[in-house]
Amino acid sequence: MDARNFMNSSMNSTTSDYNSVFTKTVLPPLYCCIFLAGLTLNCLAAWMFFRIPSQTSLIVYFKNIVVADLFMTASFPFKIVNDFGLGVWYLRVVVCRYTAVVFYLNMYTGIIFLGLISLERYVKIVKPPGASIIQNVTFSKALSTATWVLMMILLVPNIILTSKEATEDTSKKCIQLKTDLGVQWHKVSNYACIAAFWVVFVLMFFCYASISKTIYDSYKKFRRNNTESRRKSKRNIFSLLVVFFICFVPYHACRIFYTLSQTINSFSEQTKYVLFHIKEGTLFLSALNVCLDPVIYFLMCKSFRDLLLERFSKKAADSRRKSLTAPYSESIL
Ligand SMILES: Nc1ncnc2c1ncn2[C@@H]1O[C@H](COP(=O)(O)OP(=O)(O)O)[C@@H](O)[C@H]1O
Repeated sequence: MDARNFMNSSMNSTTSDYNSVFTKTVLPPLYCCIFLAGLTLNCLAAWMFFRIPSQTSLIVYFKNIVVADLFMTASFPFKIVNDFGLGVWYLRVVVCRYTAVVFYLNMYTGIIFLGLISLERYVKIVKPPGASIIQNVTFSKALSTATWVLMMILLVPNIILTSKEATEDTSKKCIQLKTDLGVQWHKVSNYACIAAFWVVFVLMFFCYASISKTIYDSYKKFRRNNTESRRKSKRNIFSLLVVFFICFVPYHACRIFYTLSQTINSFSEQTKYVLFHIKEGTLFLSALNVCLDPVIYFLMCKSFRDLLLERFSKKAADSRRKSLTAPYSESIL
C-alpha cells in the first residue's frame, strides 16, 4: 500500500481518528526508550541535586527543571499504553484530561527555566561585576515559585474544562471532550504558551549572541591561544542552546497551525491528518528533552559534574578531596 492509499484508508476508516502506523507502532517504542532513559537520568540528577545546596540561582533553576522533567516523564506511560491501543478507551479520556496537560505544563515550565538560566548566564558573563537581582538566590526561588503558580493558573483549566461526557467515539480527539469555554481556553492557553516559547527563544538568542561576543573579545584581548579550553567553553555554554533548538523549535514551528486546525473548521481532513502527524512527530522531539537536560547539568554545572565524577570515578574523587575547602560553585562556562 503506498503512502497516499494508506493515508486515505486510514482517514476513511473513521473520520475522527487520525492515528496511523506512525503514531501507533513507531512512536510508542521510541517513547518507551526515552521513558526508561529519562526516568533513570532524572532520578540520578534529582539524587545528585539533593546533595548540592541551593547556593546559586543557576542551581535553583536546574533543580526546578529536574522536578518538571520528572513530572513530564511520569506522563509518558499513559501516552504509551494509549497509543499502543492497549488500554480501555477511557484511558484516552484520562490522557486528554490529565496526563497530556501535565506533560505540557511541565514542558513549558521547563522552557521558562531554560530562559531564566540563559538570562542568569548573560548577567554573570556579560554584565560583571556587581551582583544583579537575577543572581540573588532568594529572588530566584521566589521567581521559580511564581513561574509554577502562573503556569498552573494558565494550564490547569485545560483539565477542569475537559469535562464533556465522553464516549468511545468523542474520546478520539481531545478537543471533542471540551466544553465551549474549554475550547476557548485551550486556544488561549496554547497561543500564550507558544508566545512564551518565542519570547524565550528571542531572549536566548540575544543572551547567547552577547555571551559569544564577550567570550570572543576576551580571547582577543588576552591573546589566549588555548584552543582546547576555548573549545570546551563553547561546548559547555552552547549545549543549552543546541538542546533548546533540537527539542522545541520544530514543535513550535508547527503547533500554531495544528491549534488552528483544531479550533476552526476551514481545514480539510487531509490537512488536519498531516498536521496531526507533524505535531506528534515534533512533540516526540520535545519529549526527548527529558533525556537531554541531564547533559546540560553535566556540562554547565560544575558542582553537579564534580559530584557525579566523585561518585563514579576514584581518580576524580581524589582530586576533589584536595579541593574540599573550596565552596560549591558553578562554572561560568
Ligand atoms: N500548551 C498547552 N498547555 C496545556 N495543555 C495543553 C496545551 N496544549 C494542549 N493541551 C491540552 O492537552 C490535551 C491534549 O491536547 P492536544 O495535543 O492538542 O490534543 P490531541 O492529542 O487531540 O491532538 C488537551 O486537553 C489540551 O487542552
